[in-house]
Amino acid sequence: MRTVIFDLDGTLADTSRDLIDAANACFEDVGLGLPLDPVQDATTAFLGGRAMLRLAFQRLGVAGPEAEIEAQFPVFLAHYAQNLDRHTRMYPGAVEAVEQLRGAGYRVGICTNKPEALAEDLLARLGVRDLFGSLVGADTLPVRKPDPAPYRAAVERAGGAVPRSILIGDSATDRNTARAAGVPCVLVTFGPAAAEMPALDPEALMADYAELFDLAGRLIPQAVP
Ligand SMILES: O=C(O)COP(=O)(O)O
Ligand SMILES: [Mg+2]
Repeated sequence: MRTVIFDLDGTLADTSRDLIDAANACFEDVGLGLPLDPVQDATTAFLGGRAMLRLAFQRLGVAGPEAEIEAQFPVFLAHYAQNLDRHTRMYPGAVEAVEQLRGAGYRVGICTNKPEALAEDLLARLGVRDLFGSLVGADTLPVRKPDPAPYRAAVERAGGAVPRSILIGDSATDRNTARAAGVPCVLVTFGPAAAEMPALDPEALMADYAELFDLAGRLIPQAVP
């Protein structure tokens, strides 16, 4: 069974504004203003909560902030959990592309470094959870991307087999995950980190979801008769 696995943040959905607002809220709470810009810092948002907090502490001149980051991370998650879908939208054409793949018999799933419960909640709120046969998050297994184990779990839980699967993502983490799993990687170029994607040397770049069906057909090996 051919399978397409998707990253979530920056690949299926533009979550950047809600992520940045949640990170900023940690600092606003204690009178330190709003260190992150909702547009300029979108690339950092897609690298995850800790990356955003690290950038915010740097802007505030806090040196060596790792302990502060760990202390603020649960506060960030609590803010984010309350505001998952205020601005977040699926990227144009994503739902249609997934439906087209499903219609052609592909299995589809999600492998994200978001905590599983948050990802479940967000996908349900966006009305797309039922489109995906699997959802593996940062805490579903003891390891997260770029370890290949969550990717393999996402493929297998969707009913597929790793040798006939591909990963669609938006970051070096996704690229490294695909390489570790031995599968092709497609990196999207409609997001804020588009200029960085070619240097990651993916099997393909994708500027629009309308390209996905043909890419999947080309990159996933045909079944051996
Ligand atoms: O939250 C993160 O660290 C990134 O999430 P993603 O793996 O869905 O891009
Ligand atoms: Mg991502």
